[in-house]
Amino acid sequence: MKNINFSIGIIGCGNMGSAILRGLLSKGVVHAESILLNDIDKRKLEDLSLTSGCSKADLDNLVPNSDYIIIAVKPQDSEKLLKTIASMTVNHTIISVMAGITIEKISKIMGVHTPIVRVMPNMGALVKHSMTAIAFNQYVSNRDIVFKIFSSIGSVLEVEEKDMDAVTAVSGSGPAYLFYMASACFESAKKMGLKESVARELIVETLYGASTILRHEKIKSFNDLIAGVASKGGTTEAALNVFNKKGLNDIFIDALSQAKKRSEELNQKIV
Ligand SMILES: NC(=O)C1=CN([C@@H]2O[C@H](COP(=O)(O)OP(=O)(O)OC[C@H]3O[C@@H](n4cnc5c(N)ncnc54)[C@H](OP(=O)(O)O)[C@@H]3O)[C@@H](O)[C@H]2O)C=CC1
Ligand SMILES: O=C(O)[C@@H]1CCC=N1
Repeated sequence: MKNINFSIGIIGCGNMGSAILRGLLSKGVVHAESILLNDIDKRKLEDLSLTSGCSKADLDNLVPNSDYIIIAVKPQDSEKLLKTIASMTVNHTIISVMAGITIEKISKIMGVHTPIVRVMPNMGALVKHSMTAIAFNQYVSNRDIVFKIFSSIGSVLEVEEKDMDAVTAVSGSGPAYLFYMASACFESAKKMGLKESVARELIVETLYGASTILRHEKIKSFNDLIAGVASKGGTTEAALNVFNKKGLNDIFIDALSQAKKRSEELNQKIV
């Protein structure tokens, strides 16, 4: 990807902030010299700065020297931080990856005309396969740059901001649901006497194959894909009958709606 001349500050260099940083660098969206990093965990910051070649910066250095400021702290840590940087920003674009926190809440603190982008990536970012949903307010002038930034960690999709809590429940948290399923399959595989190494390889490669099919077969319904595996009177059907009898579908509906509700609650906790 062609390098474009702009600077980025990342505040919060944990799981997500560091995954975004790696994407930006590996795709050459910006050079390391154009990225400033900030985190209250000084050790984490030092390590990331050393391994990435990006400089650490205090907020009063990072903010004025960054065209785009990515906020990747936990939502619960955001209010004080936003208040601190509000007085230092002039025309900076604020990009929040925080679950729940609305553009309205951010602009209440930062100022109503602040360009704000609310983004929901996911942990696929670690392997450049994030699914990142993006919503803009009307003051963001260079949307292409925001798409470029997040294309460096995977796929991007513009959504309406009103859908962000549901998006968060589906794709933001989504990788964890699949890891949970992997873990449940792992436990049952061990119970059936399989060696851990064998069980893990079976599960990992099965998930990889299944998700590859999902990407290739975009027109097929999920039910048709299931039908392609479940032979009449066979083993898959026996397992699916248990899922249906125990209401696994309803469990998912309940779980994801709790995730969405939590996203809404996180927004209530600030200002
Ligand atoms: N993890 C994921 O899969 C996803 C996360 N997100 C969002 O990304 C954000 C970050 O999540 P994640 O990376 O998992 O969290 P992490 O806890 O891994 O990273 C957040 C980092 O920010 C630091 N921090 C806290 N307060 C401040 C502050 N005031 N100034 C600078 N740094 C600060 C934390 O330090 P300390 O640990 O010492 O508090 C920590 O190092 C969250 O808002 C989350 O909703 C969105 C999509 C997916
Ligand atoms: O669990 C969380 O709150 C964050 C947002 C989506 C994924 N991780």
